[in-house]
Amino acid sequence: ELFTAITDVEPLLETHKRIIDDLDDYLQKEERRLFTLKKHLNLYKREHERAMDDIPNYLGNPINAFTLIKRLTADLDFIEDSIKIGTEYIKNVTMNHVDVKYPSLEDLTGAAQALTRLQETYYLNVHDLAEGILNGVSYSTPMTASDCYELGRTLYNDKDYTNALAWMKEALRKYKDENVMYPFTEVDILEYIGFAYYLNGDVKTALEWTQRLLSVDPKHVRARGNIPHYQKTIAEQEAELKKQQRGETSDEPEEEDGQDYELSEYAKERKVYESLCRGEMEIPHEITKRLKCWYVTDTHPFLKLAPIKVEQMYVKPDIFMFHEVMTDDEIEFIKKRAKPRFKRAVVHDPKTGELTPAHYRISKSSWLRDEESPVIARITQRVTDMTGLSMLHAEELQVVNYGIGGHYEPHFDFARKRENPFTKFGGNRIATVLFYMSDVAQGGATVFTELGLSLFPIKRAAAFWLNLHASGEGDLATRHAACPVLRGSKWVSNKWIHQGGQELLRPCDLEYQEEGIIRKIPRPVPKTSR
Ligand SMILES: O=C(O)CCC(=O)C(=O)O
Ligand SMILES: [Fe+2]
Repeated sequence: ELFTAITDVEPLLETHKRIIDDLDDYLQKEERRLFTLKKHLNLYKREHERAMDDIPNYLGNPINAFTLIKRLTADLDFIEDSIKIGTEYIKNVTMNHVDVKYPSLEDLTGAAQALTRLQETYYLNVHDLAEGILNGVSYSTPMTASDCYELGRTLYNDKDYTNALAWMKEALRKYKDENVMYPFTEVDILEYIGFAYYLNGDVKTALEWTQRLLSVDPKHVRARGNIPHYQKTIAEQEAELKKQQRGETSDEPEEEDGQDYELSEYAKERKVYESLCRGEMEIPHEITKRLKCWYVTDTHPFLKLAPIKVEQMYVKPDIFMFHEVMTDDEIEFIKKRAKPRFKRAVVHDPKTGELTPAHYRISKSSWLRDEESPVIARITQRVTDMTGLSMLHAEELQVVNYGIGGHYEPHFDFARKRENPFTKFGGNRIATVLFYMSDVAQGGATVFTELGLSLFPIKRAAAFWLNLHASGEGDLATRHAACPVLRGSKWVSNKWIHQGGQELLRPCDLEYQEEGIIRKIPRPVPKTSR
């Protein structure tokens, strides 16, 4: 779970440094040892040449005779010991300190999944990524054949054969260029590629790659065993296809069931989500022409001197951005307080009623209470100044950090009926204030999938919207998500405000929402007596 936030990856740099020191020390010793061995080798070679030039003359010299014998006795012992020491060094370099953190194989899988998520969301090209290029500019050190191979292998083991294939092909290309000794060979890469094609259902291509493998290693046992199996499968598939073409198939066409429908709705939303993350969608002119900016000066006397800058980002539902509502000092204070209490973010599982980590929400978070510091209490007061809402039943401040690939898929902040309706907090979450505590170098937008709106994080600003209609019904148009972080680290904090305490500030209206349509219930018209 190390990969869920940048703060958790930081300690790995200490581990990394330890490995550097160990390896450095080992190599220095090794280099000295090898330097000495090489000197011996050169001496042996030189003396051998001289001897071969004129053997009787060479051996007729008693000094030469002596040194020859010495080279084959004492010197040889030294050389043998020196070689043995080499293996001892290797044994002594543990690289396995107990006082620093080591990532696990699960972490490797998590990091590979994050990379895949970024690649898919932001249309990253595997070849460019392998070269360390992002959108035409340098992004990282180019990856080696081994980097690509390990990534491919991790994805293969995670059953993501399509992405495994892309990385294995990069590994193959690089392997041929690099000419470095690796614990795997070209044949291993070819085997992964062949098998990944097979498991992806493309048996023909699997057969082609397996044949290519056999051209490199004709004795490869597994590959030779797979060939007849692939050929048989292809023949069967072709026969089945012919049967279908002749209309002999008895298979009923698959019926569309509810599950398929839900799946395609999910896929549609996903498309919108990803395109919003890439910043591709523009909000319609009817909306933009109604957007304004203004100053809030009347909710607190201080605001006369330092008004809050408000920018309207959307109309109906109204979404606002408040600018410069946290100071850098406050942000640093909050981060420092939140970090030691960070836990992997959990979501409410409606089936079991339990809080569990989920692949669709990857971040670390913790909660800060007003009572623990005047700084936190001041932020809560500011939320009232910004929104005019009561903090009587607001939740504590939730601080969130997303690492690379960290995200939160489309969701509502309010609880739907079948979920826990936050009764203990005085009603449902009427409003959200989302403070941005960092800029994000690339990615990490907050996006509204029903509105086509992307908010890119601006440090010290806060987004604000109401989650409920005036009737108290959840506003389905507020569905939103946090896009994966492509570069940098994203810090936000949430202040969720509940219905309790707002009765006089925001009177309920007789409207409700059903299937996304807002229906107004006409208020009884008071009889006017003139
Ligand atoms: O981080 C973001 O941009 C949005 C976070 C969010 O929607 C949430 O935590 O409920
Ligand atoms: Fe949210």
